[in-house]
Amino acid sequence: MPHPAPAQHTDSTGTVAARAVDLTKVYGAGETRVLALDQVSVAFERSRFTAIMGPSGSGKSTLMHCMAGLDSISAGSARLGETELTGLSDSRLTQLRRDRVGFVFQTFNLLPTLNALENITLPLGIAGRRPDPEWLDLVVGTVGLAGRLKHRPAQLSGGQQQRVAVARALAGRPEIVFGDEPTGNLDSRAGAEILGFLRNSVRELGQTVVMVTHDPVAAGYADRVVFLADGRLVDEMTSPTAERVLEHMKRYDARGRTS
Ligand SMILES: Nc1ncnc2c1ncn2[C@@H]1O[C@H](COP(=O)(O)OP(=O)(O)OP(=O)(O)O)[C@@H](O)[C@H]1O
Repeated sequence: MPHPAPAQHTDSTGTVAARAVDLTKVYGAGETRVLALDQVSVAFERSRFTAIMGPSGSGKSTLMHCMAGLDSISAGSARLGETELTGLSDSRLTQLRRDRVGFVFQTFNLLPTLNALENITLPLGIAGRRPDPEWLDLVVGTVGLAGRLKHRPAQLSGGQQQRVAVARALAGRPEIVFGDEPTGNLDSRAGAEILGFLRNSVRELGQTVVMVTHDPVAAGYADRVVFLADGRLVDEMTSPTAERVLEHMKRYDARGRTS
């Protein structure tokens, strides 16, 4: 049974979890100026799994960081639900990330002295929130950690540690989960498991996931892939497969070299 997504903070259409309009990000100035994002407009729909792909330096992480309130915006708009991120103070951004966004990074970032369950619920505790036991059970079941909640990180494999990180990201039932190469440190089997859990969190729990990846196999788990090149959104694909994504990358690469 799909679990309804959180209803608060909806976009005016109700179906968009986050939206960029003409989002521009410039790093540095003068000779060191880099236009990392050049008027990117994109919407990330609720209860969908979107992958962001593109060559190295194309702006994938910058887009994620701007949409997640981890980095400032130079021009244009980035919205999480109905909240415009431009102009929010650092403390409001911190609060927004803590209360409304989940993160999964390449490194697991678990506290070694805490067991799996304590790691999963730590951010909620910091935010002064109590975990919803029913939701927590669903999340722990979804990532297959039920038998390992008392284990410390050192007693878990890399894949299991990343499952803890995924459960931690989902524990507060965030409006959106951002993943930055979440399988980058895992072998292909553990990576496939994590991607399966992320997909299940969307299909079965109604969560919204946006993931930056280089890997066409990882992108094949998504419902939709958006492609960046040179800081611009250049293409997108729905219902991707690893083969189609790879084919697209080769075609784009060939065009890039010949133009
Ligand atoms: N803090 C920063 N200061 C200056 N330039 C930056 C900074 N962060 C990113 N850039 C530049 O912005 C551009 C986009 O970088 P970004 O990391 O978003 O690309 P990416 O597609 O995520 O790359 P990769 O796949 O290699 O991680 C690059 O030219 C990069 O060098």
